[in-house]
Amino acid sequence: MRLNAGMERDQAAGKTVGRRTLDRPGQSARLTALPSHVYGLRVLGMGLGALPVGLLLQEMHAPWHYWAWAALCCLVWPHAAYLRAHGSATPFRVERGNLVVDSIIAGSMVPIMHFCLLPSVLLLTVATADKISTGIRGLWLRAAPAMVLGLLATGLVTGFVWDPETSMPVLVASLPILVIHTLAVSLYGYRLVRRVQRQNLRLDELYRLDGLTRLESRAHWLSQAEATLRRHKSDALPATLILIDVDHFKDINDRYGHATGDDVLRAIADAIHHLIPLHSHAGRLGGDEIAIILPLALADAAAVAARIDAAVESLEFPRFPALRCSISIGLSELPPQGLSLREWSEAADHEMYRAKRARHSGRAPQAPAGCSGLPVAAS
Ligand SMILES: Nc1nc2c(ncn2[C@@H]2O[C@H](COP(=O)(O)OP(=O)(O)OP(=O)(O)O)[C@@H](O)[C@H]2O)c(=O)[nH]1
Repeated sequence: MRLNAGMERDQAAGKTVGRRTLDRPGQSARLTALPSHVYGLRVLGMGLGALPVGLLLQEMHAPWHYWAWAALCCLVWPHAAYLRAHGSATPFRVERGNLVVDSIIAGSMVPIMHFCLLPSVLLLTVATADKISTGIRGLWLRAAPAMVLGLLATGLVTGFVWDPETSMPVLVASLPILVIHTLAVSLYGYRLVRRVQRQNLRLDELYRLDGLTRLESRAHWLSQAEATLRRHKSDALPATLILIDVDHFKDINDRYGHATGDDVLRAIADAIHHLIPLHSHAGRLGGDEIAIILPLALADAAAVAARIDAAVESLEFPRFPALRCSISIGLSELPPQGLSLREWSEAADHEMYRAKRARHSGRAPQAPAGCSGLPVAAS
């Protein structure tokens, strides 16, 4: 019974495959893209940070080596950091190191500015926000000691001069980094969130739909079938399971090629899409086997199945005018007392194989075979 075989194993395997397909491309993209993403923000943040720092150094009549350190950090380092990471065989790891250096630099600026309150707080905040915006887990926490280290080391060299008062010109010069950098980081975060949302939609589609036929995927169909069984317990509304298997599908593949076999599956799925009522669930269980749950009693479901049967028999394939296909169909109506999914599918499966045997022996059934009530043992 193919429907039940390895249901749990499939779910477990799905998780494993999911983890693999999610992590590898995501990781490699992150590895190579991080330096480019950070470069723009670093040039912007440090470039704008140079405004209040430069103004303050001028107000302080700072010695040349203060200026040299500030120029090196604000104007040279962003480009050096990018080249360092970009030219590396491990750009992600090197860029992570660069981000920690950013924190050391931000910390070192504080004693150089004599602890001038507004630009000091601003630089430390911006440096921390940059770490958070990369999305690298725990980076901002790991960078915090580096920031303190930069502050202490420069403080020891410069003598921890304490002058926290902020002049109006320095306050005004601090505004661009406050406004522009904050907006740039937010925009970066926004784009990231939008991309994740798009990827989530794609992942959801990959989970829900079968790539070839656009019917429901096996995993999604199984969860819908379980939900139908749970609902049936409370509302007792009719539900009938249809199992479909393409006849001699292997021969079609062998004679007309695998691509034509795919065309046949797609054409059958299209016919099913057009003929099933709203709130039905049609899924491809694998290979040439399709399962449909109809919100109908057996007689109405049999009428739908007969229409699907007729539509499939009338399918034409322009490249191969002689190609005709047929399907074997088994139906099982859910009895009022309910069934497990295994029992329900075994009942439909039994009917489907009965129909297939009839077709193979040349005794095509008059109508799609179906049963109502308790399951029968698969023969
Ligand atoms: N073209 C194509 N073939 C597939 C796909 N998945 C499975 N198959 C083939 O489908 C065939 C299924 O054959 P079976 O259902 O075992 O046998 P059959 O020839 O249909 O015979 P009956 O079911 O007894 O009528 C196999 O040859 C598989 O290789 C697919 O996605 N595309």
